[in-house]
Amino acid sequence: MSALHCADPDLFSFELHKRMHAARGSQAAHPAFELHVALSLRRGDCLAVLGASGAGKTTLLRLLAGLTPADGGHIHAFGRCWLDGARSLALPTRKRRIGYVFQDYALFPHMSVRGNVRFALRRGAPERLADELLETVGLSALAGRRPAQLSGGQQQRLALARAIAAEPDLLLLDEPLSALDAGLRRSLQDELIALRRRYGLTTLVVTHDPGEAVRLAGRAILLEGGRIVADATPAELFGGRGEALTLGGRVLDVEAGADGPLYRIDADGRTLLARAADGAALAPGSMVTLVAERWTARPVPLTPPQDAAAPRTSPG
Ligand SMILES: Nc1ncnc2c1ncn2[C@@H]1O[C@H](COP(=O)(O)OP(=O)(O)OP(=O)(O)O)[C@@H](O)[C@H]1O
Repeated sequence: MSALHCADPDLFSFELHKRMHAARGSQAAHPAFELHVALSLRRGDCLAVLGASGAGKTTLLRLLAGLTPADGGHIHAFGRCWLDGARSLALPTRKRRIGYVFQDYALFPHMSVRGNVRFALRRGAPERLADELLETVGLSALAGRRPAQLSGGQQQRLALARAIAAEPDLLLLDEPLSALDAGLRRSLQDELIALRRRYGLTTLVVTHDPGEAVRLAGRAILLEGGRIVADATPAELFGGRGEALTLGGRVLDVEAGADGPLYRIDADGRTLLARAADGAALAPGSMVTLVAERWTARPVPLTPPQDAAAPRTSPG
């Protein structure tokens, strides 16, 4: 067995340590920031990564991507070893089979929209995959444009299509929809749910939006000072909801969501996407009552700080 092979082909698990010093090369006794995180996910899980500014969310994604070198730990990714600190093994980013969308999109400015996606295709992948992805994210008509000729929302769609074109084992999304207005955000969330379902993508998504975490992810962690202080479902994490509004509606159609069916509902002429609170199976045409809830501004940790040395597995 090669040193690059690790046991379970459906498991993504890691334990990462990183000390950040205020100045590059500084060896001060006390680092400005220290991250210590361990976690296990199953293939296809979607994990929301939450936490205040400076909690370590971007650092965690960069460590997983290999864009920031870890000081120690390991990453076992679907039967392969990306990082083994004990053996000084660290696969470079390009060999980790990740797709990532960071806040600045990092699109290639000199390439067309189609060129950006084609460039990301794996060797031997059919070129029509690029066109399929552009269609999925609604950019077919703009395929010949340059990124600079796209709106912010269109650039985010392109970044997403490009990340998925590489057929990644792991999708890393750092506030991928943050620059969008509520309507566009909703429709891109729908696209993301559909793309994750179609390609069976294991995903980590950094978000500050409780509703987005609930819609996209089956599990969420809350980071504080570089450590996991809560690990639960997003709905559990955002406790203290206050009931605000009740209205009637009718189910238009059903689609699969990250953790159960999502119902597209017509409510007084507005189309909403909702989940059945009691897990009931609803058919198109069913009449329903919608209860709108106001989320608390800050997530409430339900569990004591997790021992980072003891990763747990969740069906997520
Ligand atoms: N290159 C770096 N050198 C030194 N310290 C850094 C570096 N990058 C980040 N840090 C520090 O690491 C800590 C975590 O930063 P990180 O960007 O991961 O936070 P975050 O949770 O993503 O925050 P935000 O929500 O504001 O993006 C912060 O204290 C930050 O100042």
